[in-house]
Amino acid sequence: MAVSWNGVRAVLFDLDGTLLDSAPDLAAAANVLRRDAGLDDLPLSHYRPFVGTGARGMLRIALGLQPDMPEFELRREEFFQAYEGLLMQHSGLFAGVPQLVQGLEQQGRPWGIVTNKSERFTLPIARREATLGRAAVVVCGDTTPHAKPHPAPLLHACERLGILPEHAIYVGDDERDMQAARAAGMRGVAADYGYLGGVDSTAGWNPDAAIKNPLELLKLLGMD
Ligand SMILES: O=C(O)COP(=O)(O)O
Ligand SMILES: [Mg+2]
Repeated sequence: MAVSWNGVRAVLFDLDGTLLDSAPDLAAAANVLRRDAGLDDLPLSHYRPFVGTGARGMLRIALGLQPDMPEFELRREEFFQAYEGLLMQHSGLFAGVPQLVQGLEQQGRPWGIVTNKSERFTLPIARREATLGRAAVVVCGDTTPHAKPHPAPLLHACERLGILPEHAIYVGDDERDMQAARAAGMRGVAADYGYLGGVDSTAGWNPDAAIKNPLELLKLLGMD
């Protein structure tokens, strides 16, 4: 049965790979650790598909580290410190994002951010990036006791907005985002232009829809 896009009162977005192209700064932070280890930089294309997996993915690509290795915690904190110094140096909104959120605002549909990125990074980014600062709600990986794919962050965002999950949609660029949406009882939209965790197609995630660029969401909602 075709999914209906009627009754969408609010739109929640993932951050990395959906609203914000943060890969350049995350890759640069990972390369700081490589240089400290006497290794050459890796190109952005090596890191980009795995940005959605946060520090874990970046440390695996940069240094071959796994979370159960003794060095992991120390290197992760070094990575966080390097990233904290970069945050919005080369990161920026994906093309069309400012127009997309403006379109939603003009229709009186509140929008928010639900990310697995921790508050330590997300809140300074939202303060520095004026468009992101207009989000009606920001829920980070450490705001609730569970991160995505658990539905808790999405349910928390709905509660803060005072809407039911069935009246919201979630847009994200990782399978985990579609799982979280489903578990929360929300419709899920795959951002095919994002990082995708190394897959070529999002079809296998069974999203309710997929968009090739941010502005396609307005078309989907019948607002272009
Ligand atoms: O930093 C992460 O773990 C990924 O962040 P995201 O949920 O905004 O894609
Ligand atoms: Mg993402």
